[in-house]
Amino acid sequence: MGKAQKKTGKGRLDKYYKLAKEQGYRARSAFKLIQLNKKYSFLESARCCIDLCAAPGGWLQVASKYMPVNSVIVGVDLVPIKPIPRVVTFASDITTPQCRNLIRNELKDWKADVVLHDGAPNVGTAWVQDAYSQSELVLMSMKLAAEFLVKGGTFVTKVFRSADYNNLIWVFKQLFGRVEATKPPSSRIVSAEIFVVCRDFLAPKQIDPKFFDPKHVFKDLSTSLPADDDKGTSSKNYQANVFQPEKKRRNRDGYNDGDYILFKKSGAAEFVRSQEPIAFLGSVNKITFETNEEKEWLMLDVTTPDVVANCDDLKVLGKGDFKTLVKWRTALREELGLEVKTKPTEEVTEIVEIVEEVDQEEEIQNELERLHAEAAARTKRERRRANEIRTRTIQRMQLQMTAPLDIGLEQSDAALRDGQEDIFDLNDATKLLRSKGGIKGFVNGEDADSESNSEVLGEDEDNELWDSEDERDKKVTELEAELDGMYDAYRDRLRELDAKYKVKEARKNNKEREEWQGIRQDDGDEGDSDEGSGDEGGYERIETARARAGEDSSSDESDEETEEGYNVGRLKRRRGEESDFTAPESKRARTIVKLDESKSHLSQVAKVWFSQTCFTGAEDDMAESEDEDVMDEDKELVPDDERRDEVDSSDDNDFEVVPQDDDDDADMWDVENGNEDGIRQAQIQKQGLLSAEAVTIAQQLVNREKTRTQLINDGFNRYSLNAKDGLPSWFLDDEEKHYKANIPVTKEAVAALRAKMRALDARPIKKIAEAKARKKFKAAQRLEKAMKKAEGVNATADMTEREKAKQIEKLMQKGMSTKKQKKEVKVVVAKGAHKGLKGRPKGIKGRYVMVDSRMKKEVRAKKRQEKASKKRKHA
Ligand SMILES: C[S@@+](CC[C@H](N)C(=O)[O-])C[C@H]1O[C@@H](n2cnc3c(N)ncnc32)[C@H](O)[C@@H]1O
Repeated sequence: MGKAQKKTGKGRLDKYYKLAKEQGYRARSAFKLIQLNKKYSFLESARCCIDLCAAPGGWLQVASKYMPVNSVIVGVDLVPIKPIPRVVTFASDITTPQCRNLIRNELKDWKADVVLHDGAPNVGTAWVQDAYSQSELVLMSMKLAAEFLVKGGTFVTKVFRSADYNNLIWVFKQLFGRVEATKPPSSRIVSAEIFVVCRDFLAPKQIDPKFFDPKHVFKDLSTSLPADDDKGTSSKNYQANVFQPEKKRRNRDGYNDGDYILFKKSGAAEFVRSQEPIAFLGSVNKITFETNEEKEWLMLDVTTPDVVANCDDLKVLGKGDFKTLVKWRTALREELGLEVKTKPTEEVTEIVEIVEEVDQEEEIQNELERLHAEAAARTKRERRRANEIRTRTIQRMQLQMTAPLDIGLEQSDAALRDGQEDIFDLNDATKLLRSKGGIKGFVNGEDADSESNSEVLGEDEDNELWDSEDERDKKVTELEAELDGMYDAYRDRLRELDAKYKVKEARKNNKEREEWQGIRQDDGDEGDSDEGSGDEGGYERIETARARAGEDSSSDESDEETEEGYNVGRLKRRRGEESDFTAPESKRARTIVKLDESKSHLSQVAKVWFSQTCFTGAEDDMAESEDEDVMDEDKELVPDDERRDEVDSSDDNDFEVVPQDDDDDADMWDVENGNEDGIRQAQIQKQGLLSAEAVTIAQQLVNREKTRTQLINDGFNRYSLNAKDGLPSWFLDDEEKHYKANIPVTKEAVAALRAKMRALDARPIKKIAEAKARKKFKAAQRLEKAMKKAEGVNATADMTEREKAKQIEKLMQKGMSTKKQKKEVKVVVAKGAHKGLKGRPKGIKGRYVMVDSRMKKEVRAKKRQEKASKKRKHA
């Protein structure tokens, strides 16, 4: 089939395709017959129809729909057609006598009113061949039509626009009174098909068999090259192929006769010697170098690799490539003496010079533009980077991860242009820091005018300062402590802002955070350091951490000790153990800040508010009263001597020390892990296994897929023996989250866990559970009351046993019944005897309510009417 555009892709599923689907037609082609019939109305009056090449049966469906009931419809195709009601189908080749016989058997001595033919040969070969076999098929269908059509009958056929078209039309006109070619709207424009409707079959008594012989009908068909008159148009087309290679050209008039092959190759010699090189380039697909002469040309300088590559596939070339080929042809022709240069050499040289000048200027211009573009891009990049840094810093500040001092250290404003001084130059800051002996000095502002000092101090002196190992370690320790402080402050802040985080922390059942507040208290001795810390975004905390690190480092001269002290301090802080801060030496104590607990419910803003001096007294009172409460509660739990200690400490510090067991290994991580294990165990006992990994392991144990020993062995992996000493808390927190063994989980485990969660979800919500509990409680109360009453009845002396039993039964029934006895309210309509009554109507006992005889709506409507009439009167 001739296809300028493939029917695949977007165009395939057009509106007719969708309509066909909607209306239950097997093929979109059904609409072609509908539209043809709309124009020529041949189906409505037909009683017998033969559809040649009918599969899948779209046209048959239309015929059966539009033709009168009880019509005879016969469909033939090479492929079987799925049954259609009222339609007879069979599979046969319409070009064979067997098909003719089948139709004859089916029709008996009937004649067809309409013969339809929508056949298309099974395509795939060259377009010209397709068109030819289509024409042949048309001729064959016409032969059948001539045999089976009734006089005056209609033959509808599809033909392709090709050289055979006119011959076919001529033949049709010999056999039919009226012949019209039409293209229904549903036929794709890109398709070369056209439908010919031949009406008024003449039914000649004898038809010359030559009419149906392709050799005769298409005998003009020449296998020679295109005719001369065609040559002009095709040559133009070929030229256009070169000048606008990107544009696809349609062959509306069909392809040239005899031009059978779509892929053409020609020798380079033909191109070089051709008088119409452009047309040549447009007509061939490939230029070959096969002869000896052509092979020699390949060796020439003018035949560049580009030229050779271009010759390989001309259909993919652009305009520039064609130019190269034409230039190459000219150069070759000059070399071969086929073409003589017309312009004098001097002139050419002159031109070349001019071209060079222009090129140089252009080059400079281009270079300048390139440099400009590069500079602009660089500036843009730098500005973007600066903005990013600024945004990040602001974000960090908002998260309270950055103390104002850090901004100065980090920021180097990339947006500043060359030569401009950056206030926060990192190098300057570092120098300044060094001169001040580290961040601590810088922050504390011990030496505000030390800029001059830094100038005075030479590089060597600086180095000397840093050379001291002790000093350096000290600084590192301080910095680390400071970072720890910042991290803790950040987490506090996070906890305060993020409810989920709070819940997570609570779930973890990890009390270290509260204890950490206790440390702050201890550490403080400063009284109200707590109030300020949160507001300053952890600044105080950082300061405290730094100070503590300073103390640690200063108290112990040796490096080892310093480190140890620092690490222990940090470990304790993490784990919330303050044995070295407030608790008695013999006892490891956990501090619970009572007043602060209440405060921790306040927002930071509220904390700032309450930190004002006017609240100090009130706060103390609150603390006292709260302490008393707590003391009352705890008196029962805590031994006397310990209580004394607590009272002492709480007097000073507003917190209570709850003693814990002695534990020499308090500082060891293992112990904490042990506690964690205990907590976890309790949690598992209470809630069951909560992770897919745990369920998998449990299942493996139960199914004896794994033994206990194997599990223990599995526990010793690369993640199990990591030293945690000396690592900052933020790092450990991160490790806890991400650095752990990846335990495989099974589908069954996940399913079991899901089922459990579903069961949990299915449980009633808290409110319902509460309501149920309330109900139960009330029922129990009622029963208790009834029992008491029954006891009273039983104790009464002036009642017979029988009366007592009756009474008790009644009482118990009342007490057991869950139904709430509603007091009945009688509705009394205020009409008749009850109209205008004041007080209880006669004969009504118990609770009652008087209602108006009219409905609310009626009363309102009445009022509305009255209002309207009043208005009318006023007007
Ligand atoms: C475009 S389809 C026809 C669609 C049909 N009018 C409809 O609406 O469903 C063309 C059909 O022609 C059939 N065909 C081609 N050559 C044939 C032949 N020699 N004999 C019978 N059928 C042929 C093909 O099998 C194909 O099903």
